[in-house]
This record gives sequence, structure tokens and C-alpha cells, in this order.
Amino acid sequence: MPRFAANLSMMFNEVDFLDRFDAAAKAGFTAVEYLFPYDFPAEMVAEQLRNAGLSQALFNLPPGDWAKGERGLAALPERRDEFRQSVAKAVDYGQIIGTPLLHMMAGIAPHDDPATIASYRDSVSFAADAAGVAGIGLVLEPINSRDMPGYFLNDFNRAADLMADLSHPNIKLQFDIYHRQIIHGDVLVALEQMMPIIGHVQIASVPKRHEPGTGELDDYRIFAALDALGYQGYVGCEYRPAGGTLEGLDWLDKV
Ligand SMILES: O=C(O)[C@@H](O)C(=O)CO
Ligand SMILES: [Mg+2]
Repeated sequence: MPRFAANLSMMFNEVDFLDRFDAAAKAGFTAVEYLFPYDFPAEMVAEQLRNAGLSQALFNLPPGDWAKGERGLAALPERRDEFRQSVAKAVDYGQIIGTPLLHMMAGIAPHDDPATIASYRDSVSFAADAAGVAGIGLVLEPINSRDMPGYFLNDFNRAADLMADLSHPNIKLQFDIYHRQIIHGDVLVALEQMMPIIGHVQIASVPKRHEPGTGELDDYRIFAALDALGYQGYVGCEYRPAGGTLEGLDWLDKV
């Protein structure tokens, strides 16, 4: 059975962010992930994690102005300085909280423009180096264009090609099964082929992004495949509960 991490940006929204750690632990989770911890001092987040007896699986670099629609800075050449500051901030938080992985979002930018491609490549290398010095892995996640129109990294093969090209030891793929199914399908074959470069997995039903086992895929077969492929990382439960978070957790009993 995979090791599941509760995603505190989507789950346990019945309580405030800092109270979600305790709620996740009481529900039986041993690890958590979330998008961003930056509204709170890192020490405060670390204390919540520690007090709840949880491990941190991953969180994201600062994405720019999320409320204004920004979804990362890495592919935006004109934001290079701000991007580099965001890397320093994420690594700082990562060391204090104790995360093994940071996810770097690419940004809303054309994926066929030489300037944005060059910016992204430079940013990936820069962030992978900086995170690596701190002992933290960097992951890149292709995101489907229906949920995030205009997102730069919207293709799993392009992500894999880039990683092969950069050949940096500290870069891995964040394989979100929800995005994979919407972008390309062929989930089981892709998991097998890409397993050597996968650093983190996330799950949600497709197409509604609710609890596993409630959509078009056989999520239980996918969990069995992850075990059979020897996947050792966390599976982030990045879904929006269809009703209450606790009421929806019975899918875990069927894994
Ligand atoms: O899949 C997602 O949406 C997330 O993993 C993320 O990091 C950006 O929203
Ligand atoms: Mg995801």
C-alpha cells in the first residue's frame, strides 16, 4: 500500500490551515503536503507539523501573485530576480520545516517562445542547485490546460525530455495522475516508463478531482501498480472532498 500524504490545501478545509495538521494526524495520516506555507512563519508551520507527529512530503515555491492569476515565475524572463529570491525563501522554509521535496511551478507563459524556454531551463537548473545544497529535491509537475490555461509545462513528454536534456541529479518529475489522465491518458504505461524519473505522485479522481475511486480510472489498480513498480515516495491526496473530508475517507479502507 502506498504511503499517502494528506494535501492540506484541498483537504480538511473545514478548519484553518494551521489546525489542518492535527486534523490530518487524527484522521490517520502520517504525512502532509500543501501548496504554500508562506502566510505563516516557517517556525510556526514546523511546530504544527512536529506537534502532530507528521512528516512533510512536499510544498511549492512561492508562485508570484496567486490572487492575480500567477502560477509560478520560472518561465518568466522579466521576473528572474524575483524568481531567484523565491527560491531562497522556499529553501529557507524547506530547511526549517524539513521537507524532502520542493515543487517549482513554471508559470503562465508560451511553451514555444525561445525566451520563456531559456528562462525556464535556467530557472530549473538554478533551483535544483540551490535546493540540492540544502539536501532538498526539486520536482516539476506538468499541469493540464483545462485547469490552468496557458500553463507553460503542460506536457509529460516535454517535461521528461527537458529532464533528460538537463541531466541534473536533483530534478525529478511530479506525476499527478489527475493531470496525466486529462492531458494524455495511458496512466499505467507512463508510470512504468517514467518511474525512474518520478520523485512524487499525486492522486485525485478524474474528471471531478474528488476522492480516489469515484472517477473514470481504477485508482485501486493504480495503487497496486505503484507498489509493483517499487515506488517508495508519498502519494499526495490532492483532491477536493466531495462532501466532508472525514466522511470521504472511506476510500482508504479499500486500498
Ligand atoms: O496539481 C496541482 O494543481 C498542484 O500539484 C500544484 O502544485 C499547482 O496547483
Ligand atoms: Mg498536483
